[in-house]
This record gives sequence, C-alpha cells and structure tokens, in this order.
Amino acid sequence: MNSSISTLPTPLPLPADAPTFLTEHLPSASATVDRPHITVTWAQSLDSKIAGPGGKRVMISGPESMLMTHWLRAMHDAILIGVNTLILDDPRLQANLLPESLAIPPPQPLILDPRLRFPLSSRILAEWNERPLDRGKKVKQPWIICGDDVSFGKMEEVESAGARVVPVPLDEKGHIPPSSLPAILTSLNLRSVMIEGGSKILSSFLHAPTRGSNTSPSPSTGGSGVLVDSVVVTVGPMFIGDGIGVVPEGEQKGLPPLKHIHTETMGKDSVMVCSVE
Ligand SMILES: NC(=O)C1=CN([C@@H]2O[C@H](COP(=O)(O)OP(=O)(O)OC[C@H]3O[C@@H](n4cnc5c(N)ncnc54)[C@H](OP(=O)(O)O)[C@@H]3O)[C@@H](O)[C@H]2O)C=CC1
Ligand SMILES: Nc1nc(O)c(N)c(N[C@@H]2O[C@H](COP(=O)(O)O)[C@@H](O)[C@H]2O)n1
Repeated sequence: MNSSISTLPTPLPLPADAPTFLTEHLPSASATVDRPHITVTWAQSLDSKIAGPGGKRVMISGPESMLMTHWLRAMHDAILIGVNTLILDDPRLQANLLPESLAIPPPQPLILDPRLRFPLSSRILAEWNERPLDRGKKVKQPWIICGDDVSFGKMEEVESAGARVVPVPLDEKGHIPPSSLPAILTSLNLRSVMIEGGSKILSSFLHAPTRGSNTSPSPSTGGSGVLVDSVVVTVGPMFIGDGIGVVPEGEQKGLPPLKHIHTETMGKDSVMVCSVE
C-alpha cells in the first residue's frame, strides 16, 4: 500500500537519567538501517507467565522497571507486538512515563497481523487520529504488517481509518516470517526494534535461526547467525499460576543459549540483559 518512506529524525542523545546498564549494553546508537538491531523483551512472573488466564493483562513490573521499559522503548526506532496482544491489551506503546520536558519521541509501533484483524477501535489508532498536534512527538501512526494476500479492499479500509498497511509475503504457517524482519525494517528506514510480545511472537523470534534466507552464519551477528541480538527480561516476584507462558506450551525446546551481560535490581524486580549466542 502506502510505499512512501518516512524520514526518521536523528535520535536525541539519551539524557543522563536513562539507566546506564541499558545505554552501555544495548548498541541501539550504533545500529544502522542496513543491519537493524533486534531486542526481544518481556516481563514475567516467577512461574514464567506473562499474562493471566485467557490472556488477561497482569501488572508484573513495578514502577521502577516499568520506567526502564519506557526508556527501552525510547532507545529503539520501533516497537513490535503481535495482533493478539493488540486485541487483548489495547496498549498505547508510547514512552509516556519519561519526563515530558525531555521531549523524547516514542518508537514506531509495528503490529504483526497476517490476516489484518487490526481493530479499528484500537487505542493506538484513536490516539493517532485524535492528537494531530502530538504526531511524531508523542504519538506515532500505527504501521500494520500483514500478508500480501489480504484483499485490497480490507487494506484500503484500514488505511482510510488512519493506519499504514505494509503487505509482505507470508510463510507456510501463514505468519510473517521472522527471518524477513531485518529486510522489512530496512525497507521502512528503521534501525532498531524492540519486540515486546506476546507469547507466540516471542517464541517465533527466539526460535528463528538465522537472518535472511541464507542459513550460513552472518558475520554481523558475531558468527552465530541468530536473528535476535539482545534479550531484556523483567522478573517480578509473583506467581500467576494459570496463564500465558513466556512461550506457548510445547515450544520450550530449542530456545537459544543466552550470554548473561548484566542484572539490575529495580525496586522489587530483577532486570536481566543478555545477548543471544
Ligand atoms: N508481560 C509481558 O511483557 C507481555 C505480555 N503480553 C501478553 O501476551 C498475550 C498475547 O500473546 P499471544 O496470544 O501469544 O499473541 P501474540 O501477541 O504473540 O500474537 C500472535 C499472533 O500474531 C500473528 N503473527 C504474525 N506473525 C507471527 C509469527 N511469526 N509468529 C507467531 N505469530 C505471528 C498471528 O496472527 P494470526 O492468528 O492472525 O495469524 C498470531 O496469532 C496477551 O495476554 C498479553 O497480555 C504481551 C506482551 C508483553
Ligand atoms: N514491561 C511490562 N511489564 C508488565 O507488567 C506488562 N504487563 C507489560 N506488558 C506490555 O506492555 C503493553 C502495555 O503498554 P502500555 O502501557 O499500554 O503502553 C502490553 O500490551 C504488553 O506489551 N510490559
């Protein structure tokens, strides 16, 4: 659909109050459009759940780690979620917990939505349409990545409502292939992305073996050939019990080895930064 490339503003140098363990360990400043940086992040309970029964949202992060998450959002050009998270949580995906005086722009929201189920009533679309003066500064236009087999009429309906639709080829499962994400980001002029969930998206990207269709290790990923560069996990001191796991049932095998980089205690929570081996 809309093929125009938006020009991103040069990122502001992050102020001194950004957590140093993030600025030191996440190379978002050195990421380029040709080789975008991919961070995967989530908040989990001690029993490895990210949401309650039926996908009900649970506040796992305390105020300190939630603020850290918003710094993390501000450090990436884009934030990516699956369409189920959009439907279940109706999130804002902004960096609105950061001090307003710093005028730090939010990341570009990207929704992986193969069948274009995007609800036109979603909050991210309403905020984009209802706050024209904040566009680019506090709110960004939702960009929906869908299958290129979605009908033109459906794409037009979503674009007329104010979102941007980016059609791409799907894989044999009918999903956006994780291996295609770097090229999608490059085509959208985005240097880095923070993948925030949910469970199916986390699993899909953590299991993805390589960048691009070339199965040989990529020198730019340190020789390992993995797709994801960094993992940032908030662990909150609670049990959720019945709920949504970090990865869906039966998908725990084959997760990649992680290299621990840093653990920070933030209020009641532990925040771990790892790279993928
Ligand atoms: N605690 C935390 O940090 C977070 C928790 N959450 C929680 O996660 C839950 C939602 O997770 P979940 O139900 O797994 O849904 P997801 O948000 O992971 O969305 C999954 C959907 O994304 C689409 N999709 C597109 N490409 C892919 C791909 N490569 N792999 C997998 N799916 C793809 C599919 O849509 P289709 O079915 O149309 O084909 C799929 O059903 C919510 O309860 C939410 O609260 C979410 C984010 C963070
Ligand atoms: N960091 C973090 N901690 C939690 O406890 C959470 N439940 C989440 N969830 C994610 O945040 C999204 C909501 O964001 P907004 O506050 O509306 O901007 C939600 O959809 C999940 O992606 N994250």
